[in-house]
Amino acid sequence: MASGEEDGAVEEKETNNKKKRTKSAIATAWLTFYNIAMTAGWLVLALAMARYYLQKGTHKGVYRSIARTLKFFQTFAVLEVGHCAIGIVRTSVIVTGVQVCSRIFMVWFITNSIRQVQNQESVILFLVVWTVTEITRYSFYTFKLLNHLPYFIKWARYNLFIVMYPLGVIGELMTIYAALPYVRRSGMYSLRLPNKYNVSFDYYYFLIIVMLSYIPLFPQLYFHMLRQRRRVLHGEVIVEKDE
Ligand SMILES: CCCCCCCCCCCCC[C@@H](O)CC(=O)SCCNC(=O)CCNC(=O)[C@H](O)C(C)(C)COP(=O)(O)OP(=O)(O)OC[C@H]1O[C@@H](n2cnc3c(N)ncnc32)[C@H](O)[C@@H]1OP(=O)(O)O
Repeated sequence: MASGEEDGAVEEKETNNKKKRTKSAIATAWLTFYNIAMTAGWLVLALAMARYYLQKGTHKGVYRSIARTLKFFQTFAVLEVGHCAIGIVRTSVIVTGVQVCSRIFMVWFITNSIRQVQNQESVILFLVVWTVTEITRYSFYTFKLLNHLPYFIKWARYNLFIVMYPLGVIGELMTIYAALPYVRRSGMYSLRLPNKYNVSFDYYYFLIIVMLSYIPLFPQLYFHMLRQRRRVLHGEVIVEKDE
């Protein structure tokens, strides 16, 4: 190769490396901001729930008192699907998508829409479980990005889920189950024939399908986390299938 061509190739490589470094610095700065904001959001939720319970002495009304903050921060988590899609975090879009969609569905289309379930104990169960999980998870990412990760946070991130995930699922499924009679009675979000679109949709049966979909989907999330646990805590090399 002539020396001029070699120089050109070296220069191009350097420019590309510089671009990559700038991109990764921007991504790291964004992720640090995002994770700090999410840790703070879930901490605010934890404190608000604890304060409400201590002041009123009942779980009734807890959901109403934190509904706006919960909707905001859980909806904000949609960005996580974007993070995977653009490749700034090494996670499957599908795994993250299923996790985020199921949470957003629970918040907006069950708990927020069906007032009658808001005071169920199962709502408190999944709220407490989500809160503990997310404070741990986002603080784990934050400390990791800052290169100051305390071992107990890493331990909590990759151990608590073993119990928290099933508990969260139980809370979510019990809440959807409790919603069924109200959905059937009210006919909410349903479309009956005849109508001008000539389509029918029954939210009641849709909810039953959602509940059944936990059977194939939840084990995939759980086993994904068990694989992550083995990789991070025990240093196993895991060859992930293309998810
Ligand atoms: C329309 C109707 C839809 C209905 C759908 C019905 C579906 C039903 C099934 C779903 C059941 C879900 C139930 C659920 O809601 C219940 C609960 O959540 S209960 C609470 C307990 N839950 C948990 O503990 C799990 C929490 N969830 C997660 O952890 C994530 O969502 C998950 C995607 C599962 C995590 O997987 P991930 O692959 O991201 O694991 P890691 O944390 O180890 O991360 C991998 C690497 O990526 C880096 N990373 C990821 N995110 C970030 C970030 N925000 N900032 C910086 N870095 C990030 C991470 O550091 C790892 O890096 P490295 O590879 O270097 O180690």
